[in-house]
Formats: sequence, structure tokens, C-alpha cells
Amino acid sequence: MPGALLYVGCPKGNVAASVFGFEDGKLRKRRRGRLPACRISVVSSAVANPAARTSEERVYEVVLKQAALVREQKKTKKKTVDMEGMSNWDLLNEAYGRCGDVCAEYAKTFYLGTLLMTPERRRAVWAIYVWCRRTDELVDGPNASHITPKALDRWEQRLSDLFEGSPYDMYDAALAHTVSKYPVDIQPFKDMIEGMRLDLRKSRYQNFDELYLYCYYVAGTVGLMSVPVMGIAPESKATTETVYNAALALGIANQLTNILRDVGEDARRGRVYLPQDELALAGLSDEDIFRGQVTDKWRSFMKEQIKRARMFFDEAEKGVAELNAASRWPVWASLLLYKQILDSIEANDYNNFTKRAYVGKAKKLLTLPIAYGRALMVPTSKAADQMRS
Ligand SMILES: CC(C)=CCC/C(C)=C/CC/C(C)=C/CC/C(C)=C/[C@@H]1[C@@H](COP(=O)(O)OP(=O)(O)O)[C@]1(C)CC/C=C(\C)CC/C=C(\C)CCC=C(C)C
Ligand SMILES: [Mn+2]
Repeated sequence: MPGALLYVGCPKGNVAASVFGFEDGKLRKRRRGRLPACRISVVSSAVANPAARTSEERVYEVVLKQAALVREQKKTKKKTVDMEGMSNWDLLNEAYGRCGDVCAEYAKTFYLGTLLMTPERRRAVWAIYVWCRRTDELVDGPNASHITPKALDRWEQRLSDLFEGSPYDMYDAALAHTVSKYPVDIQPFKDMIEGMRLDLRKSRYQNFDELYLYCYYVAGTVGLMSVPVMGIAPESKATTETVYNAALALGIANQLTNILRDVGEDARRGRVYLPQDELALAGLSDEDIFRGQVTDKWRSFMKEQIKRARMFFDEAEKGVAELNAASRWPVWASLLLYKQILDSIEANDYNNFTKRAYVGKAKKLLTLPIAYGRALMVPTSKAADQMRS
């Protein structure tokens, strides 16, 4: 019963909920009022085994844990740990400076956006960025062919060490300082490494539930790592979970967009990051992807995939206004820029086999003031937050 909407309840407190899935071959969004935390999900695996937890439920537990950590810090006003070897402020500043250099080189627009943040938040976001980039480079960089699960285990040990205050190098030292200063949980970092492990052993995703988990690992995690640093606006009345859900949605939306943009490139590496059951439902198979011909079947399949990615962007948009004022602009800018990649896939008549979708310089420049305008939107009132959920 691939693609059926399945409602799974779980007695765990109430949260706002929505879900995206296929029903009668069409993508649908279901929104319900206050729902059990584990909420509704789309999964064929759970149909086979009703006791199995869906990816959404598993990921939502991490969201709740991170949100609780933030609330706890608000109550206890955790003090920054001054780590051994970190008392030398020049060294620490240099470590952060190096992270800034990497950002400026690899992600110029994002780097410019961070310049609007307070110096403390800005450098903490750089440190997180660099750790993410290095983690991705392990499986996608020039030495990727030598990377084994053991190497990822060692990377994870380094991660634990830096969270304990024993960084291995300068970049780790910057992150070690960041995680001692902000209420950042280690779980999303571990989960990103898990995503890289998946990339070493898996090249097909049977259904959206499997793909969702992968997208959470490699990208949803970024949202959960970043919000504790970016901060929620003091005047925001939204629940912490609502904001973290939006952050998670932005990561998922970005990764789904990445996947749709890179279909041809991934296929040339023998990878298909598209739900196999949805391909089959559309009358398509891996062979069609390797052949790389834009047919009507492909166009309608892509239309539904793009629609789903946009739904995640919509979900994310609801949370941006709740962030600290200075963090909103870079988030809006990155959201609007990424979303336009979907427009570009459409403009290429869904040829993501041989044409790379991108956002041109002029559109990029135009997006920045638009993002700035949106960043002026103030957080919602509590009543509005409740109405939205
Ligand atoms: C309330 C609300 C909406 C808050 C915003 C929360 C927030 C800041 C979310 C960030 C979402 C984001 C930028 C996710 C990154 C998604 C992504 C592109 C992941 C890529 C993974 C692997 O992709 P793949 O290998 O398929 O593709 P490549 O060819 O390699 O590109 C990543 C490459 C994982 C590594 C991620 C990064 C290097 C980006 C890390 C970014 C930050 C820490 C900064 C985020 C902050 C802003 C302002 C965007
Ligand atoms: Mn990559």
C-alpha cells in the first residue's frame, strides 16, 4: 500500500502537526489541530508493521530534546565553560577567524548574511558551518574513496571529545567553545555523521519515509544545530518546538531541492535519491533515470516532487519571524535562494539530467533586499501561534 496516508498516535504531549504524503497518486498535506507528539506520518513500513516507529516520529524526539535543552538553559542561565587551552583569547579568536575564512571561501552569500549577526553568534555559526562542511567532505571530498566506516567512527570520537572540551584542532576548538556557550545538543551532530554512514552503504530509498530520515540526517540536523545559536526572539510567543520544527523543515526542504537539482549528477554516480515506490507509481524506474530522457511521465513525477519540497519550505517560512531579529535576514536569504532552484528546474522543463538548475547573479542580488524586507516581520503573538497549529 505504498503512499497511503497513515495516522499514528503516540501519547507524548501535544504539538502542532502536519504531514505530506501521497494519496490516490497525488501529494496531499494534512494539517490537524493539536496532535499527539508522534503525529501523523506517511509510511509503507509502518503499514507492514504498525508497531514500527516512522522516521518523522524518531526525528521529532530529537526536536523535543533540543527544544527542552533550550528551555532548560533559559531557566538556569548556563555559564560559558572556559575550557582548558581556551583561556588564550588570541588563539580562540584565531580559531574562529579561520572558520570565517572557510565560510567566506565556500559560501559567500551566506557569509555576507552572517555579518549582520552579533559577532558572538556570527562566529558560532561559522564554527558549525565548518564542522558540517568538513563532515560532508569526508564522503564527498577528494579523499572520499578512502573513507571507511572506521574513519567516520574516528570522526565521531573527535566530536565527542570536543563536546567534552578536548578539541583536536583549531576548527574543533572553535566549535568546542561554541557548544559550551550555547545550548547545542550533540545528537544532531552525531546524526549528521550517521547520514554520511548511510551514504557509504545505501544508494536507493524505498519510500519517502526512508528518504525523509536521510534528509534529516544530512540537512535537517543543520537547522537543529543552528537555532540555539541564532536564538529565538525574546518577544516571540511561539513554542520552542514550533521554531525547531520550522528549522528542521528548512533543512529537509533544502536537501529535497538538492536532490531534485542533482538527479543526473547522482545517477552518474549510481545513486538515486528518489522514493522507489513513488517512481513505480508514476510508471518510472531507475532505467528511466539512467536513460535521462524528459518524458511526460517524468514531468508529472517531478511536479509532485517539487510540490512536496515547496510544502517543506512553506512550513519553514512560518518559523523564521520567530528568530532573533539579526538572524532572520541570512535565513530568509538562504531560504528564498534555495527555493528558486525549484523554479529553475521548472524553467529547464524538468531536465535535471543534463541541465544544472541555478539562480543567476541578478536574481540573487534581487533576493537580498526581498529577504531583508521579510526579516523585518515581527514574531507572532501566542494567539496566532495557536491558530496556526
Ligand atoms: C526557524 C528557522 C526556519 C530557522 C532556520 C534554521 C536554519 C539555519 C536552517 C539551515 C538549513 C540549511 C542551510 C541546511 C543545509 C542543507 C544542506 C544543503 C545540506 C548539505 C548536505 C549534503 O548534501 P549533498 O552532499 O547532497 O550536496 P552537496 O553537493 O555536497 O552540496 C550538506 C552539504 C551538509 C553540510 C551542510 C552545510 C555545509 C551547511 C551548513 C550551514 C550552516 C551551519 C549555516 C546555516 C545557517 C544559515 C543562515 C543558512
Ligand atoms: Mn556533499
